[in-house]
Amino acid sequence: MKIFDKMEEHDYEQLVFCQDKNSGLKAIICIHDTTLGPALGGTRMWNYDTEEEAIEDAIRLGRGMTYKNAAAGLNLGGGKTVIIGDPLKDKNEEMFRAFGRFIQGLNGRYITAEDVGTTVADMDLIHEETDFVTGISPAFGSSGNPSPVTAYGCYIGIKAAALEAFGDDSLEGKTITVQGVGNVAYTLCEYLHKEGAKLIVTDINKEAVDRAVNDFGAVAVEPDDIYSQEADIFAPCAMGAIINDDTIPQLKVKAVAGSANNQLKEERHGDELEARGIVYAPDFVINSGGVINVADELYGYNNERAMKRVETIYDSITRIFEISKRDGIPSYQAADRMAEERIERVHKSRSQFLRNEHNIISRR
Ligand SMILES: NC(=O)c1ccc[n+]([C@@H]2O[C@H](COP(=O)([O-])OP(=O)(O)OC[C@H]3O[C@@H](n4cnc5c(N)ncnc54)[C@H](O)[C@@H]3O)[C@@H](O)[C@H]2O)c1
Ligand SMILES: CC(C)C[C@H](N)C(=O)O
Repeated sequence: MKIFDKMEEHDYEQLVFCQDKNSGLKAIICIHDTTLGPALGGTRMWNYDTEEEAIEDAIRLGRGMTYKNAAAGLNLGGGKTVIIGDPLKDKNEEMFRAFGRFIQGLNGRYITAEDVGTTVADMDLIHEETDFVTGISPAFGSSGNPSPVTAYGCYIGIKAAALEAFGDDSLEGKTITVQGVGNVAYTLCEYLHKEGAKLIVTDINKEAVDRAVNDFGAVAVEPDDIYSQEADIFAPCAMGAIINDDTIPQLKVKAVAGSANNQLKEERHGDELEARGIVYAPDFVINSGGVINVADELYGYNNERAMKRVETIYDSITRIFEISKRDGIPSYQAADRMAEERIERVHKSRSQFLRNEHNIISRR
């Protein structure tokens, strides 16, 4: 892999490779863009088959955080970490503390939080070594696990997508397919079930499926069968790149709206959804509840303030559909445009010289 070519392609600022033989830590921190502020993005722990796959994931996810944070109106840039390893077998205290020390070494250019495979307990270990971590235990005055808040944001984003697709944002009686019933999607299913939606779920983890079947009366299907179900809305809540050449022709839904990052395998798959009249709620906007919540910690966490901001996801998604229609572009492009324009505007206003840096975020 030609790493500098990759970095130039989307103008990545920095890739940091972290290795600690003692604990087995192998981590890649990707800092994509810090125009708006320090790069905030979670840490994913995953058993990648190859190092190339891990690097690809880190950079795709890091760039997604730049767009997510910008679109959410946060004064934060974008970055992400991947740790190579099996989250069920390879974790230890020393690993997360070693990782925390690497983060500390970046002196605030990167702030972490949870992602797939990491937990509040892992963040607490990182916090032993650095303050540049969010989503730590509420006992520290922090916001804790971001997943339930991501789920809430996703729920109201699905309602905004339903308004666009069906002319009514009620989910009562709608059939919704949910791919992956993990941390985010379990709580999402709870909201959907309460509103009277019918759920069809899948997961590679049987226990997760059983829980959704028992708790919400969901119908379970095999992982490969989730795309072809007769349903109204598809909510991808597992891994990325699931909207692709194989899956699009199988879809019978009117909308795709879920929490997974990087849902479109390639941008052209967003064009394909548009061409088929399938409403697509851009992933980095609908799933921004978690980062909005953890980012609030940087000002001294206030749940009410954070939730108010999470609720703006409904209007953001609605606005994206408006821009999409106004400018004749697919929704994924409208979302990109919204984020890029904000970064550009802030960049221009910061070109004035200012002696003391008023905008540096104060830490707890
Ligand atoms: N946790 C958050 O706050 C947050 C915020 C924003 C975005 N996201 C994104 O949302 C998605 C879910 O995050 P999470 O925190 O719930 O993760 P999680 O690991 O708790 O849940 C993911 C679930 O997907 C299942 N899964 C994996 N591959 C699958 C497949 N091929 N088919 C079916 N199921 C599969 C896993 O078994 C797991 O139960 C991820 O893409 C994540 O990046 C999460
Ligand atoms: C900062 C975190 C809450 C990041 C989250 N995993 C996301 O992808 O948005």
